[in-house]
Amino acid sequence: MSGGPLIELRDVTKVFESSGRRAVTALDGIDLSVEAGDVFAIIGYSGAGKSTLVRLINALERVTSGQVIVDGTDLTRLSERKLREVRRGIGMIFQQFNLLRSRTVFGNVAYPLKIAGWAKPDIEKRVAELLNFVGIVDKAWHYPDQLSGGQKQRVGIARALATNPKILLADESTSALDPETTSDVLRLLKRVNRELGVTIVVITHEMEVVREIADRVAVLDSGRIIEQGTVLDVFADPQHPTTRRFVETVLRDQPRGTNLERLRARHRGRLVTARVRDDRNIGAVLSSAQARHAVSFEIVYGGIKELGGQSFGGLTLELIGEDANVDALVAELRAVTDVQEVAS
Ligand SMILES: Nc1ncnc2c1ncn2[C@@H]1O[C@H](COP(=O)(O)OP(=O)(O)OP(=O)(O)O)[C@@H](O)[C@H]1O
Repeated sequence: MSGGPLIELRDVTKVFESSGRRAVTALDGIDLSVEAGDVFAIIGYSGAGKSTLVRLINALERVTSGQVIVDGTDLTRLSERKLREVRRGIGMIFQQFNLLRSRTVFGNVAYPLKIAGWAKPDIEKRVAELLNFVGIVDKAWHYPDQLSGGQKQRVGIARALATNPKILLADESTSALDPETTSDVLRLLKRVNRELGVTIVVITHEMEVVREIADRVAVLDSGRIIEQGTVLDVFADPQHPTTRRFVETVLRDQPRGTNLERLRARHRGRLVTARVRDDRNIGAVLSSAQARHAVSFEIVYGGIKELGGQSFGGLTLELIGEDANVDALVAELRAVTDVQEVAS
């Protein structure tokens, strides 16, 4: 095994061709590295290519060009038989849980161990351990239909971990759950990562999921990665408009629609939104605004969230003063952070 990333995609393209129809380029020149121990999120809108990307990582689909390297092995060169082995090293959980309805919780978690040929006493011990880890020991003899969504996903996680995979792929694994249950399941996944050392790839269309669980994130748009980096950096400085829209769904720091109309009606001064971040001291600039520029300000809108021990968000300010003075203050703010005019 090399010391490189655990999952690596190099210039991967996937084109779906079907006779009589136009070819669809689902993925186009994807470069991606997931380090061992990471929680890596891939976020994108419907149709961006997320499911296709997952299916390439667990070798359910083959690339059109490029390479997919998992744990040092180039999947694009392997026979179908060898691919089955690789798949065994990758656990997967799904939006609709995909449990076997005719089997109990115990039976569902035991299933992959039976397939792998484990002996009965070993299976019993392992299943008990897993149910304990995910916190549903008391439901061992229940059937999936008797469980809540969150409990079903716990069973899904236990089953996915049964054979000790290094990698867990979570495809929209919380999209069918309410926000509170989503947080519970994400906390469990975080424990899977931290306590069991499992590398997790999370596929989602929700930035809140990225914020709660991921270390790194790649933003997928029309089959391309438009932005990637640490979650902290992407939240602090989203570059691409699509990324900004995702970040905004969490921060809710920009006045829009009726909020904006109300602000406009009430505040006649110049409105700007300044990015807030611990290491960007807009407070110092603002506190001397009156003395140095003869500009007063009022905070009229804002949203700030905590992420990885840092604060992120935006504050919308009404700046009141002579135009030239306001310009000078805005220039000074721009020297320490990103400042956007609020569109009228
Ligand atoms: N087997 C297939 N044959 C033809 N086209 C496909 C196939 N699978 C996916 N596509 C197309 O590839 C593109 C990406 O689809 P994909 O399912 O990967 O997106 P997604 O981001 O997972 O979306 P969603 O969240 O809606 O599932 C879409 O245009 C889709 O229609």
